[in-house]
Amino acid sequence: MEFIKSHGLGNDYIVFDKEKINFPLTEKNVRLICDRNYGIGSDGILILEKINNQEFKVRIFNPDGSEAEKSGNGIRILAKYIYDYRYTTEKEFYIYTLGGKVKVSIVEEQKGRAKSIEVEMGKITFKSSEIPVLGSEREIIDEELKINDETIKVTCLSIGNPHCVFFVDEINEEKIKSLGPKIENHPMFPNRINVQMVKVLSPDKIEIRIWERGAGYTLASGSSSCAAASASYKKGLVNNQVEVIMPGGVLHVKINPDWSVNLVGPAEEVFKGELSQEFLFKLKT
Ligand SMILES: N[C@@H](CCC[C@H](N)C(=O)O)C(=O)O
Repeated sequence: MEFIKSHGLGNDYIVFDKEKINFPLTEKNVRLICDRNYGIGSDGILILEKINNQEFKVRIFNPDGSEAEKSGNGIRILAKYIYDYRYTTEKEFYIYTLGGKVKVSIVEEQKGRAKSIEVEMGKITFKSSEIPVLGSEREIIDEELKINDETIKVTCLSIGNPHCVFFVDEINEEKIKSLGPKIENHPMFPNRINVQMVKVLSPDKIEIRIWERGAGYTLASGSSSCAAASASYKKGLVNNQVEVIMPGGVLHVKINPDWSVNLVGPAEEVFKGELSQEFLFKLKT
């Protein structure tokens, strides 16, 4: 059973071809495969399904076994896999996710392999029912959220998957690691939520830290970059083209007048592997 492992700025995913999978995709198996000690280890799993030369489908799993609607790094990684392994020779194609159809373009390649990929990630919504956030229908902009004894102001949105953004004067890694899980699992968010701490550096540049739903602290996140840039733009703090700085590197986000968002960044393959017979046996029993 073959797989590849790639990363987008340190946010790593294992890619399997649906046709070749010979074990059940249960929560237990996803957790085991993503486990960094007992499995391959990753921030998630991508399952590729080919529809035709221009259309593909992906299922995105978090390391806790839950299924995500969208992933910016995951989509770039998958697009690279599709292109590098010649599932298509097109440089532009579509990928269906649970969070909607996205268009990908290979914008830079090296020796026939994709290096930089642009993703039309879909439209942002700040509407509470579409994120979802409990309570009456409203846009969640700078709304107070009580976490134990602390109250923070949050801006929430969906780009297919849900995000909760809060702004700070100084980035604090310990704070995102302690607040992240509390916000992710806050009763206001029935589907849980991804969390971003944002420091605006200039009208074109923000720095963020990420706590991912179902994955925890990660070095980078594509959908989080789109969310953080869009929340900053909505609040009038940045222009519509933003460089998003994360511990793993930089992604470029463009917010269009209809609130559709483009994401550009790299993806890199690390290795190709094969599951051992004994590991496969574990996955089958
Ligand atoms: N790393 C991703 C986001 C993956 C999904 C997320 N954890 C969720 O549950 O929505 C990205 O690059 O966007």
